[in-house]
Amino acid sequence: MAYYSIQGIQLTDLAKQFGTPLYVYNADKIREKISVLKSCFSNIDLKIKYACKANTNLSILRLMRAEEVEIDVVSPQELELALLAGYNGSQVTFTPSGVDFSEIEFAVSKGAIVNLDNLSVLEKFGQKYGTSKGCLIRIKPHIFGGGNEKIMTAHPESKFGISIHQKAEILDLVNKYGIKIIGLHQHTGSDIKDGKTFIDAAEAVFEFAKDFKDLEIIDLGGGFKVPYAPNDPGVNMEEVGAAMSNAFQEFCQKYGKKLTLWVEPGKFLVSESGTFLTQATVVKRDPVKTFLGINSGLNHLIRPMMYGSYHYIFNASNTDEAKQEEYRVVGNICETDTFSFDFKGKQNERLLNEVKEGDIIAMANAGAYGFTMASHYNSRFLPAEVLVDGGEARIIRMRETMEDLVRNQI
Ligand SMILES: Cc1ncc(COP(=O)(O)O)c(C=O)c1O
Ligand SMILES: N[C@@H](CCCC[NH3+])C(=O)O
Repeated sequence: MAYYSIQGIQLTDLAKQFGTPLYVYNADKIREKISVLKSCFSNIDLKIKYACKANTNLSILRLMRAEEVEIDVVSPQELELALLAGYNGSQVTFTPSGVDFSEIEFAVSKGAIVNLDNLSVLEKFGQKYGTSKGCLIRIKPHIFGGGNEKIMTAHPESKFGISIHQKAEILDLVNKYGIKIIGLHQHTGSDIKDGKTFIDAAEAVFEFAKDFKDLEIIDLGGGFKVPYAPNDPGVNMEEVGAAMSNAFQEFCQKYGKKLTLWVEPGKFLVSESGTFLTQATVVKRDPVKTFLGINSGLNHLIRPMMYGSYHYIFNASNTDEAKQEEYRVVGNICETDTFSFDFKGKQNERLLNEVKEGDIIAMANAGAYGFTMASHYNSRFLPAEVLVDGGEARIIRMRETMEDLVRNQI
């Protein structure tokens, strides 16, 4: 699974030219994933709404737009970024979680379609807009799905969405204010490969939809799993897409109208496009184990420490597989800061081609929830970002300086 170049450009050359830590994205990979996704759904009206929390770099958003992928945002700032990238308001869905009503008003003022996730905000929407604006509502279907507990969003105890058991309350508000519910939405969780979970969630929404007469859209969220390791199966997109398309067609027939199906993938579109490049700072041969220290940490890629997630790690400076060693790959942050986890979420050692201090250590599958979840912890700069497109690498986010760290401090 190790790869040493992207579109013919050596990873080590990218590290030399742009420095490390560095996020590198392969534009072709994103286009390929978009086209796979489109081809897996058939005979239905499909709209892809990229869940941009996965990666909000403007160049990535512009690429999505050029490929006719619309966008799902979760904050006023993501909405502004979408507009900056050239989207018009009507191509943007605002799917926030428990926000102040002023954020909903802001999104409406920009022409975005809002997706409401609680009864309180639904009532305020009704009071303010009455019959004049349509909206989606996010329901919680009480389904378990997701790669780990922290990224499951549709189970009974999840904070997301309005419980399917509160249909009567929703309908009371809809009737009281004449609210036009144009779509129903659910998102089960992230990292789901099991087709049954997608279908169970879809059926729950279809059943719920019977009592809503103005629907134009069913939004079944994202969550399609990507393979994080050599023998890790991703979602079988072809099978899942076909099953979702069939179920949706049947639903439309029963509902008596052709609706549009929305999906909101984040990871599926951008995860595999990304490689995170770091540099080996120290090889520490401790009596118990060998630590490989790199010039990054949980401040730059938090998924391993936050979820115990597996990222494939390899030595981009050494292609010789004849001599490998086990390393616990650790970051430089003043916390337990480990990059190497096994599939059970336990810290482990990884077999890498022998590492010398100064080598470029790469992590795969870093295009989603990498940079966007990064922080300034320990007052270290954020990584720079590079996009490789048409065989050329170009910087799409500059490396920070001390000025960035002190800009707003008094
Ligand atoms: C509402 C919503 N839609 C879409 C996504 C994208 O999920 P993923 O990146 O797993 O496709 C998320 C993130 O979990 C989400 O909360
Ligand atoms: N941030 C999560 C996925 C999305 C969660 C947001 N609801 C991850 O890196 O796996």
